[in-house]
Amino acid sequence: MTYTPAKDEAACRLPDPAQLRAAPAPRLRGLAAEIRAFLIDHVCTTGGHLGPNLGVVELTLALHRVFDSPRDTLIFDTGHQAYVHKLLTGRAEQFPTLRQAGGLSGYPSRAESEHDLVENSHASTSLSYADGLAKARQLAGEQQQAVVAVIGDGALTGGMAWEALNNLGSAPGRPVIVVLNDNGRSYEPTHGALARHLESLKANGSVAGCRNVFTELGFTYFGPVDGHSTGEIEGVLRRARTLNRPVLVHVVTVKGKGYAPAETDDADCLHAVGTVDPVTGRPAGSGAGWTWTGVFGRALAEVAAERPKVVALTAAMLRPTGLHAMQQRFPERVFDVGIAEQHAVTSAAGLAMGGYHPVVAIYATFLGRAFDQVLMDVALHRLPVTFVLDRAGITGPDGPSHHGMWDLSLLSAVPGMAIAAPRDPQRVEDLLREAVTHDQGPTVLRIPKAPAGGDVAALARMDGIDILHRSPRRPLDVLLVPVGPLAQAALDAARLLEEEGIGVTVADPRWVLPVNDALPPLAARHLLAISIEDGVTSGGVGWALAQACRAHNVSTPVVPLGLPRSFISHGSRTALLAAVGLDAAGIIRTVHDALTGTTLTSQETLR
Ligand SMILES: Cc1ncc(C[n+]2csc(CCOP(=O)(O)OP(=O)(O)O)c2C)c(N)n1
Ligand SMILES: CC(=O)[C@@H](O)[C@H](O)COP(=O)(O)O
Ligand SMILES: [Mg+2]
Repeated sequence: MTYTPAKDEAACRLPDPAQLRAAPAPRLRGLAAEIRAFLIDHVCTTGGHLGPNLGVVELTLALHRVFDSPRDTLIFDTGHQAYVHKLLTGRAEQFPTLRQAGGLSGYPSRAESEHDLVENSHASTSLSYADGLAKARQLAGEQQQAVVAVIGDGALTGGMAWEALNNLGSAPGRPVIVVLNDNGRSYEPTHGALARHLESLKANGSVAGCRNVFTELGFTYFGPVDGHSTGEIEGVLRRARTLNRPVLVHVVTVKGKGYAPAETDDADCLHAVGTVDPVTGRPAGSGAGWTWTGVFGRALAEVAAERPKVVALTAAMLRPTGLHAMQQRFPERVFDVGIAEQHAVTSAAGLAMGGYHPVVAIYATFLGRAFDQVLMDVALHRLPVTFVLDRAGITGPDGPSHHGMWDLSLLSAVPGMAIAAPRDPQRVEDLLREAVTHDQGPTVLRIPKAPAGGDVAALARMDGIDILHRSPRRPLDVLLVPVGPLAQAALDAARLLEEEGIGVTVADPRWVLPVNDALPPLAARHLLAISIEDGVTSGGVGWALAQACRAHNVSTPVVPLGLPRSFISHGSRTALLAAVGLDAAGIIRTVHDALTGTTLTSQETLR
């Protein structure tokens, strides 16, 4: 189907769940077409998860016709494919605000609707929620209220999903309906033995009594079901509901269904788009230049060409984490393990034990689920594994469970872990090279979701610390210690503060944790030190710097400027950073506030 603009909004006056359940079957095909046109219209403008949602139109219609949400519970794994669910639960008018500050979340949101349950956008959790809810229903004697979890074939490659299947299948008296939305892809086509098994099930068609991995675990299996026939899905779901036991319904869909630019997109079926031309599906604006991801991917491919022992791992996010360039040149040295971050980390530990230097490319937020593996499988053995954490810091439109804001705090506690934060493209390459030559333990590089910007040259290097700015003929009033890309905001603030007569030194430690021993003595020469980090302050770089100053008997006050210990909603990265003072204006405010508490006595000028 080629794109044709949606009919007027009135045509999309969508039924509420009760009206939908009462709608005659012939109305459904037209309704699906209206919903598809609505999705293309809106998501091409606002950005969002276009491909996944186009693939679940009929499935979601069937779910809301068979089950009585919210009395029956519908759980969407990862939640990126819940737009149709939102349209069918009264939120169509809010779609122009999708993923914008104060607007509709791109994921289920309990504040938005009683029909939404799980807000976490981390994959592979839905079946565990379903297990818990089913137990709660059983204890409360409410098993007539259905528990339904929709999980993608990609999310099903996550270990948690199998931990849950193991539990769900062991309780025949505890009904749960698992709907496997199998479109054969995460971003890329799904890899591995499970994908092969699902392909065989699809190839063999629906065979009564067929045995498969799900039946062996205690589930009644229905499938493969045509995921674009609302009637067929409805019929199977109604049968599944009557069984009152664990059931898995294997629904086969097409990611991006009904929109040729998505269906034919080899990279990821327009999994997540910015603003795009609805006719072509291509980005509307001109290329925004290099991203940090692109800079890393280019540097890694070069390093891999020079160092044959460097290998790379991804958890089903090859292109989003920048590994595509290396994979094109050295396919045998890049491993996509599926949405399996814990496995990725410990497999990397195995590769390191085997004499290689793995680079694990992963979003900062997703490393959280593999913290034990980082700590006990890598660091305990002091293995040379490099973690490149993309989307570190505030990411923006994906909201609370996507901001990469806890990595510095979590990893600061890992013995032997060295953490670098490149401030610009050149430092990405420099620090990556330093990291892959470090063989005394694990290393981390963290980079944000943002345009990469230009290089920021150092005036001097002092014991590994890059001095980016100093104020000649000014007292040494304030030392600014930015982490990574916030160096630019620190420099902008320094220049404005200097005009006020305040002497500012900007020092980029490059390796931010553990704290460089040269930093406390540098702080000692200033009235005030302020760390500036795109991560929670608790347990972050600022705290570590303050602790290091105390350990060096340095009395200079340290003010940690960073993110609050809270879940930060969706919005633009720039606006969210400014809202917490992580921009030049916020840094200046922090300096003013701190200095009003400190009398400027130092007359020393940096020579
Ligand atoms: C723990 C975790 N790792 C990675 C991601 C990034 N991610 C979001 S959606 C997605 C692919 C999901 O594939 P699938 O479950 O098949 O859903 P589909 O998009 O195909 O509908 C990935 C890898 C995530 N959300 N959570
Ligand atoms: C749902 C999910 O986890 C991903 O699709 C994520 O939304 C992608 O984020 P980026 O757009 O930053 O790659
Ligand atoms: Mg999929």
